[in-house]
Amino acid sequence: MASSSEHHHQQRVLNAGVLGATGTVGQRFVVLLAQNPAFRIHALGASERSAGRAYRAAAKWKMSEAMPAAVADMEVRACDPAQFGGCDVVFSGLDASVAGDVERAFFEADFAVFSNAKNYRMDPLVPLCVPVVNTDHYALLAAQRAAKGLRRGFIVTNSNCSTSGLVVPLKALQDRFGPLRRVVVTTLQAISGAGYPGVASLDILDNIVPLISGEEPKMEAEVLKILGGLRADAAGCAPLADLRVSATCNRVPVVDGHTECVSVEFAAPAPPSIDEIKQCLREYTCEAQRLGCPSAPRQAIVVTDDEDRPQPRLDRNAGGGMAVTVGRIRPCPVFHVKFTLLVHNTVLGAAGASILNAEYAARKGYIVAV
Ligand SMILES: NC(=O)C1=CN([C@@H]2O[C@H](COP(=O)(O)OP(=O)(O)OC[C@H]3O[C@@H](n4cnc5c(N)ncnc54)[C@H](OP(=O)(O)O)[C@@H]3O)[C@@H](O)[C@H]2O)C=CC1
Ligand SMILES: N[C@@H](CC(=O)OP(=O)(O)O)C(=O)O
Repeated sequence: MASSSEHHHQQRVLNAGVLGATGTVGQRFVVLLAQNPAFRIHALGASERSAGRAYRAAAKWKMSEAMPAAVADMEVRACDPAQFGGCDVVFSGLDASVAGDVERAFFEADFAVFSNAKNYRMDPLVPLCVPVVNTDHYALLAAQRAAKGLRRGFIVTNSNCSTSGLVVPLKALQDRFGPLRRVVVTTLQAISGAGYPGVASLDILDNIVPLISGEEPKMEAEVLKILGGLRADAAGCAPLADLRVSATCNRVPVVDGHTECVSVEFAAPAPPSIDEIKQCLREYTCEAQRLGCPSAPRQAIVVTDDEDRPQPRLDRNAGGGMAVTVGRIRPCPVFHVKFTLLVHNTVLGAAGASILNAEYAARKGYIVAV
């Protein structure tokens, strides 16, 4: 479905709407979009509690960057498609309790929707897209539009934030060394992953909480969809059937950046060496980089040989938060290899991924002018 007018789409500044603009992911969208020359923030939406108020008053601003001047006095709108006319793309950082209905209203009203919420991730006609991994899943959009009778509208989702870090090195290994058989992952997830106000300080300070409700089954299922392919007619997904994933998720007292301890078994009986694995991860590239999308990291996977890295405070902003840092790559006495990775949960894990998804979609001609 790539259009011959890719160049034209690439040049046009896109009007962006942000749903859930006052929340943790929404604020990250606002910061990233304000510094991205490919987008202009056109409309901000949130709940009825915020609608009608100036953004500076409605958002409890938690970003370390200043609130962009261009949005401070914008009036927050209700999340109603009728109030988002003129938006070429709509980004959603909506709470999952409302995202299902609100996002459906937007794509059925023919908006191009890029969502962070879990509601549509496992729909077989919806690309669950980590933009440095599986942009080939955009081929589903033709069938999605046909099924809904849409001309411009569609929905593309991001993965869960922990999933987004995990699949990047797994994709590199799968592409180079063939199928994986088993993956065991233990996460150490930042507080910002729970949104605002999130976990009570008395629960998380001086503590670790060994439960993030619903997180483990989401990770286990999403990895199979993302690393899988599409049906031959591109009218549905074909998740991996032979990979088994086990996830254990913990909340730790870190503000931003999810750390994950990963063990991998390859299907091939003779596994690659540790040096071959490091080289494979260093050399990994993706289509969004090749297309020159502005938010694509120069290096998708940063491999560190420092024995005590990655660390959230030191490494979460690698590649502007769009790179995954992988360290402690060593043999595993149970599986074949184990390593520790770090992903910025609100950048590659959320808003940054949506924005790169939209840059990719624009370059490939999927975004139809209003
Ligand atoms: N935080 C992270 O690292 C990640 C989050 N996600 C997902 O992204 C989404 C947003 O998460 P997060 O930013 O952390 O959550 P927050 O709780 O911080 O923000 C939620 C947003 O949803 C809005 N909202 C709530 N109820 C309604 C409603 N009835 N109608 C319209 N808007 C409403 C809020 O507006 P108001 O201020 O007016 O209440 C706010 O803007 C969730 O689905 C989450 O699962 C995905 C990956 C990572
Ligand atoms: N649950 C994740 C963030 C999140 O909201 O994920 P999801 O969109 O899959 O519910 C965390 O707490 O770190």
